[in-house]
Amino acid sequence: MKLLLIGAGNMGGAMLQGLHVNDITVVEAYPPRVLELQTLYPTITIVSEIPSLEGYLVILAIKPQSFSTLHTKGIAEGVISIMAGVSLEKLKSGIMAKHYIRSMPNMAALVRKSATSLCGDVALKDEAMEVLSSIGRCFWLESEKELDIATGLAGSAPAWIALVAEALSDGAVNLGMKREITYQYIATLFEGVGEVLKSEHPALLKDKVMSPAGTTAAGYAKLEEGKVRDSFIKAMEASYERAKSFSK
Ligand SMILES: NC(=O)C1=CN([C@@H]2O[C@H](COP(=O)(O)OP(=O)(O)OC[C@H]3O[C@@H](n4cnc5c(N)ncnc54)[C@H](OP(=O)(O)O)[C@@H]3O)[C@@H](O)[C@H]2O)C=CC1
Ligand SMILES: O=C(O)[C@@H]1CCC=N1
Repeated sequence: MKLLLIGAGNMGGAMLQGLHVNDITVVEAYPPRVLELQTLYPTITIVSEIPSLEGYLVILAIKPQSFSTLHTKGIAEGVISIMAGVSLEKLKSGIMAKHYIRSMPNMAALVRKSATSLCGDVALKDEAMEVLSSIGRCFWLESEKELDIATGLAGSAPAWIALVAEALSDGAVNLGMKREITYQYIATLFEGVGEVLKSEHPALLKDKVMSPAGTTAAGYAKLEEGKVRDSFIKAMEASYERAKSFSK
């Protein structure tokens, strides 16, 4: 099926890394971004006005705040919305389609390693999973509640993990290491630990690293003192509440 990507900013643009192999038309409103995209993807049709939706599988990648001003014509074959928090009910009132899916990709789509959540009409499930597999791994969820939780867990978490990366770097720089080399370590570190976590329980990995009266335990106590675990739990909660507020 031919795809129509509406909105190719940070996230829609990142998704294009995988989606560009399809028959895809891109609608982008911000003129400087159109020029950038034309350079990056010279063979893709990029337009500034939304065409009739007839015959398209639409991927809606505009901000939730822009949704109320969206005007479309025709009935799409399907809509996959990546807008945080915008419920299926609200989606149905703003854009016409035969089937609807909500999805939550993440910025790792830039390297086709997104952890992408989906929920909605089962009739569109296989096609949506196939299309979004081009940007990484897909997780089908049974409810919008889970999708709103996954918005923090996978959609927002790249920013939180980037904060952890920057903080680790700051700590090493504070002790005298050169900034650039710390970022190279951290990228290798995250890749390696991510690979290990595919088969190892996080608590068991932690126990294997932490020696009695060792360096890890010394640092771990400081992280607990700083309420890092509590902060992440609260970050997830705040993200979930914000997502839900977009459909009120
Ligand atoms: N950023 C992320 O990591 C993630 C974002 N998301 C979701 O993705 C969506 C987009 O976020 P993000 O990419 O960060 O936002 P951006 O603002 O970077 O991108 C949205 C783009 O869509 C354009 N746009 C707005 N209205 C229209 C329209 N009617 N037709 C065509 N283009 C339009 C905007 O142009 P202009 O600026 O001129 O309005 C902008 O360039 C959000 O709903 C967000 O919740 C989901 C997962 C992760
Ligand atoms: O911050 C946001 O609202 C969007 C959704 C998930 C990541 N970015």
